Amino acid sequence: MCSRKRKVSPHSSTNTDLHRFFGQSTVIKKKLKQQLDRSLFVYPFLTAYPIPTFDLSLSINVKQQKVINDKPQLDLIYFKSFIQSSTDQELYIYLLTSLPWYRVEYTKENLKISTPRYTTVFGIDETKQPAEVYQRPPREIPLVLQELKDRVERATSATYNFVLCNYYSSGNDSISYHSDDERFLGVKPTIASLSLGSQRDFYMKNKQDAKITQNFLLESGDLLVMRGETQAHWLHSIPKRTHAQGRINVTFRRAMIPEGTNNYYKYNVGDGQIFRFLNGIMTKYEEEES
Ligand SMILES: O=C(O)CCC(=O)C(=O)O
Ligand SMILES: [Fe+2]
Repeated sequence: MCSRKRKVSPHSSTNTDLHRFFGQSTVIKKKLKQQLDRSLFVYPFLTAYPIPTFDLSLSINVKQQKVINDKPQLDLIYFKSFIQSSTDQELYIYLLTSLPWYRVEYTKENLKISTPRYTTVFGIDETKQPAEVYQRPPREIPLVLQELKDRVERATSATYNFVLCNYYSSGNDSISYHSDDERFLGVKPTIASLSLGSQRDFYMKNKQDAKITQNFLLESGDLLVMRGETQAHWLHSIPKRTHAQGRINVTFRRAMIPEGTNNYYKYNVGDGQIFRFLNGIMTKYEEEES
């Protein structure tokens, strides 16, 4: 653990830290300047992400889709290999090595909770308040994730304003049974969830009757869409496993009010340590001595 605590001043110091960490890309700086000037976002590091060497648009596959709605209040669409091989692997590596990751800790009912996976998040709720209204500054969605969001929107006939990412570094990383049914998502939210990297079990169970289940083995490139009554009546989880390699999950959601922005940055960025995946290992970004 890092003995020095970074100062909690996300509107200024986090930005400075990230900027120092990523460096500035002069190549795409000019190209994006106009876009940034118009941006609502305080977080300015859209320019810091590398230009991808792959073309997502060439590898989107919506042919293998299946609606699953044969159980009480379950309403899913499962797109097998939504991103085809080998672009799924390139996207996995790109996200793993380009995004800032966090291992969030928070207190709930006087208990210290350590989130058992790496997380990061981008986006802003529908109301698009000025950055200072929020508890933490919203971050503009990196271009690759914007392109992906656009493709997922077309495939699922829904729109999203948030991209949440989870990185499960091993079988010990997990997400326990929960539903994404927060009030700020509105009624019957559509949540689209893309899997990249190693396969993992995805378990679902009905809230009223836990014997009613729906399980998947999610593989790289698969897109699972949960919609309609699903969040209200079902729980989902990624259980721990003895053996599993790295997996990234990217979820697309639509938050209606500022509470959603505050919630997502609190639980997916927090105030903590920045990690980056460098030379094959998750590396802590240590603050420089001042
Ligand atoms: O990793 C996954 O497939 C699920 C992630 C999830 O349920 C969540 O972030 O709310
Ligand atoms: Fe979830």
